[in-house]
Amino acid sequence: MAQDLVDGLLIKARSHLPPPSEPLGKLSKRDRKGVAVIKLKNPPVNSLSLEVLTEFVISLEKLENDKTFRGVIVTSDCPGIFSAGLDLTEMCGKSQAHYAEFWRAVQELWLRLYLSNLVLIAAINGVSPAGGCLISLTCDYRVLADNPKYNIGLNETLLGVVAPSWFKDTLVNTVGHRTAERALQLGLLFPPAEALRVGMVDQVVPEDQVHSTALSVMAQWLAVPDHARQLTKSLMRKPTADRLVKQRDADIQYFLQFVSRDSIQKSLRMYLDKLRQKKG
Ligand SMILES: CC/C=C\CC/C=C/CC(=O)SCCNC(=O)CCNC(=O)[C@H](O)C(C)(C)COP(=O)(O)OP(=O)(O)OC[C@H]1O[C@@H](n2cnc3c(N)ncnc32)[C@H](O)[C@@H]1OP(=O)(O)O
Repeated sequence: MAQDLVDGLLIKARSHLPPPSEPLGKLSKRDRKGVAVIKLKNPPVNSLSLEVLTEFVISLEKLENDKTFRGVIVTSDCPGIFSAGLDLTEMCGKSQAHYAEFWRAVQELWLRLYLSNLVLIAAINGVSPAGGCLISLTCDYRVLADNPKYNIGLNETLLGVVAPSWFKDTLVNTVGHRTAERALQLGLLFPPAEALRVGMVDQVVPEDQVHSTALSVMAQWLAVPDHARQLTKSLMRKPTADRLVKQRDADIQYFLQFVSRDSIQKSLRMYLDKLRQKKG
């Protein structure tokens, strides 16, 4: 991979794309050095299918192992949508083995992102419910485009499902217990100003400035020596991650039991039908 350019890794369903270079922002080449861009691209809504989750993990692993990279900007290639969250079709009418494989992939991505040695900045250029929000919450800093349609939050309860404890922990670690409790129980999706007020995002900027702001923020984070920053990040995050690591299999079993219930399957199907009927 080129060392001194902003590199784009398009994560796309059904293809393993080479990383195209992409001119981003107006920062100098020096500021961009060692920064990769992961653009989610799974139209129409960037749902996190098993394939997307797997490719995301592989891309991150490659970047972690390539010592020329120190930071990653996570963003979307789908206009107006950062990510619609976990692909609901992966959780409906499938086999137990499929649910287990899918949930392990969700866990793996979360662990990779949450404990990444790289600086991760989310450039949130669209709506970001549930799993989409979770991805951004694992980043070190979140920049959200100022568009009233770009809601962000963990809305699982509105689907009739429960955000797992590690989703909850990630939110609590970001916004605090009381805000998280209210947001989780009510399944709140926050518009940009509210998201900023409660600390769900760190900055709200005009839409055309999301990438340049993410690059500026990245430069600030990369000014800190990697070793000290990485150890500090680990100090802050490892206890949370360890809670999942210690009970990964039990967490998968719980997911299997939960998602296989007739009532949950019914809720998910009704929710998907509602989305599909919305069109007309
Ligand atoms: C023990 C633990 C147990 C369970 C934990 C489960 C955890 C789940 C976490 C999740 O992430 S669940 C997913 C939650 N996501 C959502 O609630 C978002 C749903 N989607 C939307 O609200 C909207 O689609 C949108 C605002 C993202 C975009 O709106 P718009 O641009 O108007 O697109 P459409 O709604 O027309 O959707 C186009 C197309 O995409 C399908 N779709 C949307 N979201 C998903 C999804 N998450 N998974 C799969 N498919 C999705 C939608 O049905 C449409 O399909 P068509 O066939 O009609 O084209």
